[in-house]
Amino acid sequence: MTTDTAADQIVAAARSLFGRGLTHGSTGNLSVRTADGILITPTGSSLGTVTAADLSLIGADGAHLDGPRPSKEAFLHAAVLRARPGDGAVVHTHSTYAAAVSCLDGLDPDDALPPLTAYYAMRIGRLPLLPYHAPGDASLEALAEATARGHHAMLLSNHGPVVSGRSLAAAVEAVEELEETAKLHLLLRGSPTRPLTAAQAAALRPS
Ligand SMILES: O=C(O)[C@@H](O)C(=O)COP(=O)(O)O
Ligand SMILES: [Zn+2]
Repeated sequence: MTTDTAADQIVAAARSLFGRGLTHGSTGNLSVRTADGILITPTGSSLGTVTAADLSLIGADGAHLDGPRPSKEAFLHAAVLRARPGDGAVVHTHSTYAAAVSCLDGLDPDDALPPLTAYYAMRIGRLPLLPYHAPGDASLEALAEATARGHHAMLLSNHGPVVSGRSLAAAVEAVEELEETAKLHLLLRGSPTRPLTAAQAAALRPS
């Protein structure tokens, strides 16, 4: 993909996420793999106002190549894209319900949300929970890369989701599904629930 196309996609997705309240303030970051490297949102920018000219280019190793200073999570985006050569984009948000789930005690570190619906099982599958690290702490890199080899979505403890997709549209769609399922999960807390069985979920899970 060319840098121009990737930039247009990032700006459109950023506006869409911000406009619907899936990011706020200067939280969240987006990246797309291009012919030249990985195009990523700059650090400290609002996804509501970021422009194509503001975007930053990093290498596959996460090193800054061009443009303004990249997101402090550039290392995480690069790690996920190295682990998943079939994926072309990564989305990180602090979307409210997913972030709320990431703060719950007693989560299953292998799968932080139950497969409440078939659509969630299809779009997310399992959701590993990564231990708390401060934002931008590159010591998370190796674990994130290893986890991403088997999962396209993960939840950062006390933080939010990181989701990749074949395209930016697919990654955004998966983040939306994760957010809605986190909301369902919190709405249902305290009510007897009947998630999909392990076999039903496994039959639908993405690779
Ligand atoms: O939570 C954080 O600080 C980051 O993970 C984040 O969401 C925004 O950081 P930048 O992309 O560096 O602005
Ligand atoms: Zn963040």
